[in-house]
Amino acid sequence: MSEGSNVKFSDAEALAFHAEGRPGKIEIIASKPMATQRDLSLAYSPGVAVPVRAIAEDPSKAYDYTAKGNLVAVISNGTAILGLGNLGALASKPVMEGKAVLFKRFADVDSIDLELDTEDSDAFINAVALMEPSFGGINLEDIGAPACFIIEQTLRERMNIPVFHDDQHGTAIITAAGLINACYLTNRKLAEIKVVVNGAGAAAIACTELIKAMGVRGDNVIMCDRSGVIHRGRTDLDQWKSAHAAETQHRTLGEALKGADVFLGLSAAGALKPEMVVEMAKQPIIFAMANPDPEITPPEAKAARPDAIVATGRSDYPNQVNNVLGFPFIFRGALDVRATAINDEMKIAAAQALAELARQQVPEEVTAAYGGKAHSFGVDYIIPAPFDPRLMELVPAAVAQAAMDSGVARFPIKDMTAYRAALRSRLNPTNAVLSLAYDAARANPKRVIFAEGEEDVVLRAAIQFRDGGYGTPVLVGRDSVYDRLRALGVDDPESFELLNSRTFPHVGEMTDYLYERLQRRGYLRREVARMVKQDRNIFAALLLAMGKGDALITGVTRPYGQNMRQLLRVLDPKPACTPFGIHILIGQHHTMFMADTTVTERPSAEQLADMAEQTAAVARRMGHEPRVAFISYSTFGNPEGSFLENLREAVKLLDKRQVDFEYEGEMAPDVALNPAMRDIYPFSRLTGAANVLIMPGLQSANISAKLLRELGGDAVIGPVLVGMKHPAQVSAMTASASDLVTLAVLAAGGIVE
Ligand SMILES: NC(=O)C1=CN([C@@H]2O[C@H](COP(=O)(O)OP(=O)(O)OC[C@H]3O[C@@H](n4cnc5c(N)ncnc54)[C@H](OP(=O)(O)O)[C@@H]3O)[C@@H](O)[C@H]2O)C=CC1
Ligand SMILES: CC(=O)C(=O)O
Ligand SMILES: [Mg+2]
Repeated sequence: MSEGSNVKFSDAEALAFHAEGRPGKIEIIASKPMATQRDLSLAYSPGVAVPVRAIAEDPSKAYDYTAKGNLVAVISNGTAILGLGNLGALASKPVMEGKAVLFKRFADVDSIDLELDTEDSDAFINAVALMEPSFGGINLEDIGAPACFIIEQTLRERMNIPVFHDDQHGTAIITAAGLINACYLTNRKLAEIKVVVNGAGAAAIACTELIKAMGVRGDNVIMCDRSGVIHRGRTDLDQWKSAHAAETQHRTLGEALKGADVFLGLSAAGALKPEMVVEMAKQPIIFAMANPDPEITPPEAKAARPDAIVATGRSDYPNQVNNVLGFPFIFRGALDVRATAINDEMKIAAAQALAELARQQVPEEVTAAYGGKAHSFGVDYIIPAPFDPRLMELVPAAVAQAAMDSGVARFPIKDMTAYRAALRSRLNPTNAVLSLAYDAARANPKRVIFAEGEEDVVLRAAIQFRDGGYGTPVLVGRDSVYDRLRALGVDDPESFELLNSRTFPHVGEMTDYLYERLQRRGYLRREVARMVKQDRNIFAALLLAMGKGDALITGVTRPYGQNMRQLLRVLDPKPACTPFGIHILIGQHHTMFMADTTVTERPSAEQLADMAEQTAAVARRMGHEPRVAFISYSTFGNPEGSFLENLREAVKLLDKRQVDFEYEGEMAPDVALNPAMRDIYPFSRLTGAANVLIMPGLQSANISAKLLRELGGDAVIGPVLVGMKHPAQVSAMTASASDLVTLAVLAAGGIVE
């Protein structure tokens, strides 16, 4: 990967990522139950006939009875795949699947990729136009110029749903937002800047048109293609290029850039040379947006001109000017008002919302993602990051409002405040927090001790952890670990830090330390010395206690309880704290935190109340306002039973402690989670479904967590261990390499502690 980039992976990893499990990146999931004969009769024949007739009578009912209203087709013929060129429809599929998952991930828009095997514009247009009934919108992608201009224009005229060529307008909107802010930071006026656009294709032409419409003067823009400057004397230009032909003596990109304020690259990797950057005006603005590799890398550009503001299309450098900031949110707004088109008013509203958002105070989670470096609007933060949680509220709302104001909304929003609240809760914040935790780890890499360095799954995790740039893995194991690493494809195994208790120089000190702790707990010095040398958990925990690492991960080779007992010989819980385990269950729209799933068989009232407080704190750190339910088979005394007293006592303790979150109990899980059941208990203090479930005992907690992991559709993180003085984590024995990496990232980042 490129110099200075903070995300590293090999080609083999990129292929393995796409091949792993179900090949590709998307699957379709039924949104209704399909369990019984009755379900099938309703979903299909005969029940389905009823909505069929209703839609035939009134086509707008398709939005009520089918997925149309939230479904966008991502359509390409592969003639301009990123900056890789014309590699055909089939080869474009990974990118189109990628766009489809970004729609879902960032804006909860359902999306399907369609690759059409034709370079005949008429055939393409007919195929797309015929699909109008299926979709709420059409996102055209990676179709080369000039065919893309004709295709989009014709489809916009023929279709009554939004048709949006992302490479043109998505890119133009983000570029405009970034340019507004870069000019603001360098005290420039759009009407005065001299701009050189490299590339004269879909993205470049649309960006140029938009910035000219926003006030950049036509005679201050020079566009270049592969043959150099597009000037009035050229006879090889089509109508789209000649509309931007300049009256100029310059013939090459290098000449055009002398004294220029702005470089907009929408061409190909490496097209901008450092010697050209040197010749640009003071504080040059360089947007090198070619993908996957930019026209110039930020380190190269900054080396040539330290005063430059540099942006790329990639997520692994600061200032990502990429249409991913646009299309998910623009379609969200357009779909929500059933817009017939995405017009200029909606595009400008999106660009302004993005530009303004970057200037607002940066929320803590975004600052963390920038490693605490870019606390505010500035040269390394001219545009919001795609995982900024505010995008989902602000951009769709601005787009929907513009659609209503410009008369293309078929289903105007009546209550904008309620709409914005609905947007905020539409995405599960855990996903954003997890991405942020990964980014924060990259920005502030820590040393994580992997106690079971002789296990392949652990070594795969350590490789991912290191290559992902999250930190330095410290492996505990014998020298044979190097052979295992080599067998796993690592060329330079010795570059991993491996600590072997047999040869570690500080074993004597470690033994003294541990003997001091254990001499009055029935251990002889020689037993302690043997433990230090032979037990990897003891040795690893001593490394953590003595500051040789920032966090510790163990768990795949021994049962949970055994790992805990060993760790507790060396490490202390936090003062007045009983450590406990949380399973975090993550669905598309919800996250649930369940505790104690791993340690205390019959927690006391005091322990239950402590757990509630600490689990609520973890929920908050993961972006959720906690609503705690103390779970039982009984709800508010019905039925009565012998084990309920400590749950009730825990509620009273929280009353006394005057905690700042909602809690209630005892209650059965259906009362905690199902709004209809909660209505039966109007005095309950929970204002919504509980998201923190404090279980009455280890039996029910551990069984529930494991059942949910094995049977449920949700992703599960954990168990995560809370309440230790040092960040030590014990994984499930069945943990995968990526489970271990997540635990390492959460532990090192202090999200669970
Ligand atoms: N960051 C982002 O969000 C986005 C980035 N892009 C990137 O922009 C680039 C172009 O995409 P798109 O417009 O869809 O593709 P097109 O195929 O429509 O256009 C490509 C253009 O780039 C020009 N070009 C290629 N190589 C060079 C070079 N070395 N010097 C000057 N011009 C060159 C071509 O010139 P000619 O006309 O002479 O063939 C053509 O005008 C790609 O790298 C793509 O990844 C695109 C969309 C979004
Ligand atoms: C980002 C994008 O759409 C492209 O590079 O084509
Ligand atoms: Mg594209």
